Amino acid sequence: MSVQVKICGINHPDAAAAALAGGARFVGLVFFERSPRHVAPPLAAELARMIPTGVRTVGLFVDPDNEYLEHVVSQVPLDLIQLHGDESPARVAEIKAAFSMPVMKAIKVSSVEDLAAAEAYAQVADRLLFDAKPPAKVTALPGGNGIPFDWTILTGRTWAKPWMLSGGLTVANVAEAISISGAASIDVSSGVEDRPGHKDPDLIRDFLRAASH
Ligand SMILES: O=C(O)c1ccccc1NCC(=O)[C@H](O)[C@H](O)COP(=O)(O)O
Repeated sequence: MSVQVKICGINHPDAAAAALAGGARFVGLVFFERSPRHVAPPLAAELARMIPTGVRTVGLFVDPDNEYLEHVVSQVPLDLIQLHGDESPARVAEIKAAFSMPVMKAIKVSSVEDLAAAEAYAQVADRLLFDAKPPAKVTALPGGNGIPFDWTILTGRTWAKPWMLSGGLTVANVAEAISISGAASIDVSSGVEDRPGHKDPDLIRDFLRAASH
């Protein structure tokens, strides 16, 4: 079975085109103003209109309130809400019910102990995303930091819901990350950028090729 790839932080039509041409199955749009990948809803709607049926458009949010979620989903056709903040399992369930949309919850990992949190989220979310815990700096983003974690802690593990691997994946390490973790789906952002917030179409193409070998 081939690995499904999500290219996150798409903020330009050229990047969307490269992701689609290379066979990405998920395209992520970041709705977090502090991020260099943030897209305002009008541009996000334009990008989402490029995405064909069968490729899922994912909206990434960090501790959003319902008003902000409504502001975005009323303008941008999304298939999946990604929650990348400190949302509790109850808040995940509340968002899923309020917006009648599938939800993917990011679990921030630096050691095997952090995986315990996934059990509760697997009861309420539709998907899990294992991402590296951000650095302790106050200026650090909650994700998209290009930091890997120890993939061996995922070896042989199973959860009640489908899961993705992310955190510091690049063309150079993605095959090893898939082999060690056993991931069926993966997610990348900074590993396909030539500078923060700027996706490089060639890197997207090369990453998608490397992930499929
Ligand atoms: O990308 C961002 O700017 C971002 C901001 C706030 C929360 C999450 C964010 N990104 C998450 C992702 O793009 C990915 O899901 C994941 O963290 C992988 O990122 P990377 O390590 O850069 O490949």
